[in-house]
Amino acid sequence: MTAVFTGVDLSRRFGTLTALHDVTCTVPSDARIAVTGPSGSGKSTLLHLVAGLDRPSGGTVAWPALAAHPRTLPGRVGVVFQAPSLLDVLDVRENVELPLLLGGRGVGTAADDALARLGLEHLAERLPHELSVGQAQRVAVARALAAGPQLLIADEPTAALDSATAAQVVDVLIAAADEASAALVVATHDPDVAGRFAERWRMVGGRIDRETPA
Ligand SMILES: Nc1ncnc2c1ncn2[C@@H]1O[C@H](COP(=O)(O)OP(=O)(O)OP(=O)(O)O)[C@@H](O)[C@H]1O
Repeated sequence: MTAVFTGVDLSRRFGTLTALHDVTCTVPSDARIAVTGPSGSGKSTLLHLVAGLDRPSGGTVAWPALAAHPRTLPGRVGVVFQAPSLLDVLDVRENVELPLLLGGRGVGTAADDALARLGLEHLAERLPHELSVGQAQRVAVARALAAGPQLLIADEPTAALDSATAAQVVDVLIAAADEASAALVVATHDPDVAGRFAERWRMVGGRIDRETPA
């Protein structure tokens, strides 16, 4: 199966600090991977490289199954962050449409389809401050899905949520990845969330110490 991402000997330095050391990893196109590890171990740094949001200081990155140059990745890679990061002045539908518009793509029904997939169509005209934290995070998942990504990346998507809502958001991420046949990579501190994923990469000091075989 062609990988959606391959990284070989990746390092990332910030000034004198080396946040990632010689990481080699592959994300298969049907991946369900949890990235765990203590604060500061390099989870976000690695996810940003996988998402094409940042470039390595050393090593090589490629997205074989996406046949994409990093500049064209936004349509193929959906990203969910710790906070929903919705724009306050836009309603839910407009927030979900925004990446499509910024990417120069037609919107069509993509935003409404993504909202419907997450059971959020009734919230389409609400403003972000009218949502619960869990609803807002599900809208952020819909926004990540709207462009039909083949790789879905979530960086601590449940950190701000209680455990019941966190479980719901993980359900939604897994179901969305299943439905879109997308790879899913989730960074998390939460052992319950990590336990939902067959493959786990534990990061320690900027290196992957695999808990489960790749
Ligand atoms: N833009 C940056 N500039 C300087 N240092 C950075 C930057 N981004 C990350 N770092 C440092 O790199 C290291 C790894 O950070 P990273 O955010 O990847 O860890 P993490 O495992 O995701 O942590 P957390 O669980 O707290 O989110 C940390 O020491 C962090 O301070």
